[in-house]
Amino acid sequence: MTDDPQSPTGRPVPAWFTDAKFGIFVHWGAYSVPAWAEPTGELGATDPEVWFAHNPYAEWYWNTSQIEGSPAWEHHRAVYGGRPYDDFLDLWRAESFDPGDWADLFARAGARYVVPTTKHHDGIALWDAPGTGTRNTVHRGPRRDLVADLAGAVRARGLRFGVYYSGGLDWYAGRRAVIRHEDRIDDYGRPHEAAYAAYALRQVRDLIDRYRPDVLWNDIGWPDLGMADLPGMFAGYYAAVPEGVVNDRWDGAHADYLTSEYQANRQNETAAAWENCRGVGLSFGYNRNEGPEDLLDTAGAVRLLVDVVSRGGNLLLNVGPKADGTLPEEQRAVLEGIASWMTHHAAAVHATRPLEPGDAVPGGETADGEGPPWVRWTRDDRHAYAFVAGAPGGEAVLKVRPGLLDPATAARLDGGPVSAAAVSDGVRVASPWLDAPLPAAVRFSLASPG
Ligand SMILES: C[C@@H]1N[C@H](CN)[C@@H](O)[C@H](O)[C@@H]1O
Repeated sequence: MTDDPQSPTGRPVPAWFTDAKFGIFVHWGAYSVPAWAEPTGELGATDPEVWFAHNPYAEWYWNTSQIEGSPAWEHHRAVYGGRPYDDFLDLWRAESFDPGDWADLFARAGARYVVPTTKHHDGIALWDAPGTGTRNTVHRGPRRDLVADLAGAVRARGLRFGVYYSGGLDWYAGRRAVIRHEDRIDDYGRPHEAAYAAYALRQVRDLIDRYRPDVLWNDIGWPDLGMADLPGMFAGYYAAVPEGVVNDRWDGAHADYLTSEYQANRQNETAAAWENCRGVGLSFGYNRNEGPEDLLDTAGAVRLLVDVVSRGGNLLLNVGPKADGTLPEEQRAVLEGIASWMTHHAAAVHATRPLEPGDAVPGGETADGEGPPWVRWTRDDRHAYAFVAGAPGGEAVLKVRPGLLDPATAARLDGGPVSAAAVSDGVRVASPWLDAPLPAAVRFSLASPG
């Protein structure tokens, strides 16, 4: 990267983050035992009136299964006899958890950072968190410090390690009110008591002290009575982790970068530094009810990654491990597919940036960007990369600003044949690889590097 974007609060965003382009989110918890939700749809594209009673997020099982008459409520009574949610902590064994295997796969897939849940809304900590007594995975269930285990494996492979923390909801230490509608989340759901604010602050500070996380990924905001603590906490964080980055879900207190989630908060995707997060499927926690129709396939995941990167963002793609610690085969297959694709195209993704406005038309013959063919662009200091998919007959005319590309240098497609010829409004490219659903990156030299 030659120009580090300024964050929304003016602090230069560390280059490692804006160069990373791709991270892996991991939602793993007691909710991974029932692993049950209705795959109703994507956040931001699903009727909020039905969202909570038919929540596709399996990690919301505690809440959803308490909404009388909801399918999750019926399921919990039919299968578990309405037993207490905390039984799932003791049923969570993680007996097949192999953090090295996860980290190997994430690294091969081209991810540069990994962000696991350390405490989700159910309040169950994946480390020996202060204030939790034995209600954590060190003393019950897995009987392991899962945060430390994954941090070690990820960092041993040169990836950065961040932590997800649910500051705004904690159905154990905070409020245990069932949330039935978005409008009620502040009234019923989010704890604002001073005791909880101190509890959450102590836990985030413990995460910083123990693991030096490269990303502080808070969710659902921060308790009102704890807002005054945040400037000092952030200062302590940056002193401990000078290249650390903080997301934007602290009720406006601070942000190094902005986030969107599935289709929600997409307006944030114009920031200097931003990140879209979503699951491989419709849930972050593993949902046994998801079928192929609910999941991204490899081409869909790669197109999402390339589209996000072409617009200057990072993709934080979530996997939801099963309770035993294995990654669901269908989710693993997507990461393996991305890994295979990255062997030819990583250079066109990592440490790139968008083309300047007007340098190229994203969508080939059609300006809406959806083709056919499907076209997206990235660039680095010396090259422009055209990602092309679905080009009929493997041919496409890429509309680019005259003078952008160096006509004297042949186009390249790593691992595959490609030909290119200048035409009146751009360049015509041809390769059998360009007709596939999976995008292929054609590399051009820039007429004016830099
Ligand atoms: C990354 C996601 N964030 C939402 C809140 N928008 C959470 O409610 C959800 O469970 C998941 O952690």
